[in-house]
Amino acid sequence: MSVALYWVVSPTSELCNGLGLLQTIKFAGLSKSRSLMRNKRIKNVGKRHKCNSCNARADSRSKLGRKSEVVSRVVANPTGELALSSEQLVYNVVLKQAALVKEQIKAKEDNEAKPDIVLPVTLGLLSEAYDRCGEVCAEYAKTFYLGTMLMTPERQKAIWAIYVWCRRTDELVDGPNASHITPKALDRWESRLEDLFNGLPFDMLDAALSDTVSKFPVDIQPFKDMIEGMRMDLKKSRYKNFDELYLYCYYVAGTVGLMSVPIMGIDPESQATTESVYNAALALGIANQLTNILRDVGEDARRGRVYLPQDELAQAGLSDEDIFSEKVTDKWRSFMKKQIKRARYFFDEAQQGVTQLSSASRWPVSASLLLYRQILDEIEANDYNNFTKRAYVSKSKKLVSLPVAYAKSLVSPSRNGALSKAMEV
Ligand SMILES: CC(C)=CCC/C(C)=C/CC/C(C)=C/CC/C(C)=C/[C@@H]1[C@@H](COP(=O)(O)OP(=O)(O)O)[C@]1(C)CC/C=C(\C)CC/C=C(\C)CCC=C(C)C
Ligand SMILES: [Mn+2]
Repeated sequence: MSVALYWVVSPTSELCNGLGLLQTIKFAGLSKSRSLMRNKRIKNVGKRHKCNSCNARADSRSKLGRKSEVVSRVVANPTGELALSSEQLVYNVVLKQAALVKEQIKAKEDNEAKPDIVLPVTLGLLSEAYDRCGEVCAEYAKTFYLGTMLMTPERQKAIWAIYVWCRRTDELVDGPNASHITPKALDRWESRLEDLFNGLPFDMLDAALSDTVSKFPVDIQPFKDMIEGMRMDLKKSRYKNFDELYLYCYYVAGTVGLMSVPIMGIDPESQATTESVYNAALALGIANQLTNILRDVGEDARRGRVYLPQDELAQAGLSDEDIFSEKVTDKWRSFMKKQIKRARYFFDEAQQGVTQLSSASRWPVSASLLLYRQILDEIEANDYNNFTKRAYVSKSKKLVSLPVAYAKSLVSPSRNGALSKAMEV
């Protein structure tokens, strides 16, 4: 009982080390202040992308603005009921987050913003909480932490707080105590999330996020959806098709993109719509997660998990047994080539959005995109043996990528008018 309870309270012991009794202190009264985000028009966009390897489900999110297309994405499930496709479900969250940004700016323009009510007693603890988030980030994601150094202190702290919450959430199902995690524990984690969005954080790290969501226009839905992804991981180990996999990738990684953009900010010179930038952010999460899945095929299979779409495996003449046998055959190579092509397609979608971000946020995003994308090259270099060889990007390649990413991050949206236009058409 104590172990289970501990994990409900404190999902990652490493993350909470040193917090001691402070974990049970509640930080009440953190106010909801109105945001700093600039206004971005939300326009329907209707670009149709052609990606041969992706079939219908890997379409660009940015195409989905028109009502007729929305309707076409309502599909019948086996019981004959009409259901939304994963893409449409996810797209609704994108619209909601983009609208929230617009609403916050309007409130600011109309002077409806509520003043900050921060109790003096919480200030010191809050700054300690953010410092701890920074430490965790530095420990778990060194390159990314380095990238946050260019951001303004407000943005830097906020992104650390989000990183820590995501890491703790992932550790619930992926960490050393994962076997103790039940759906009930995830429900408890979700009610803590609701509390912290209402200004009632449970522990110090929650307090940092509570403060962050009171300052930036971050919607709760992507956070709830990440927890939903963890629920999915508890009960599901196979994905019928790419539609099912897409939803999982959105839950566990696309959500990160949606959480991060309101913090990172969009460049004031950007001509792209808010929605298209969020679509690019979503695409980066999907691309990262697809890459993660392709890298970890063998490791996941040894845990009884196959994240690859079952229908596509069958079409390639492959089954779970071929994966468990860990043999790299021509069938496997050709199947993998298609999966890699799809992941690259999502990276390309994301790439377009990076230049639209505020200048100081471009470098960490560009670096993470370049580094994660190279894992796909490494899978190819390993002759598609992702059963027994782990594809990784060497330190020297990482070192080369950082200045490359930096150079790319210097390109501002104004010098990239054609790209902004391409994102809108
Ligand atoms: C600059 C940057 C990368 C910012 C994101 C910061 C942030 C809040 C990260 C949280 C990441 C996290 C801990 C997620 C929990 C779920 C998880 C672990 C997802 C996997 C990440 C890779 O981790 P790892 O290789 O350690 O995986 P293992 O657990 O070891 O298997 C994911 C594959 C996905 C994470 C998703 C992103 C980093 C998406 C980032 C997207 C943006 C920042 C949007 C950028 C905006 C535009 C317009 C392109
Ligand atoms: Mn993980």
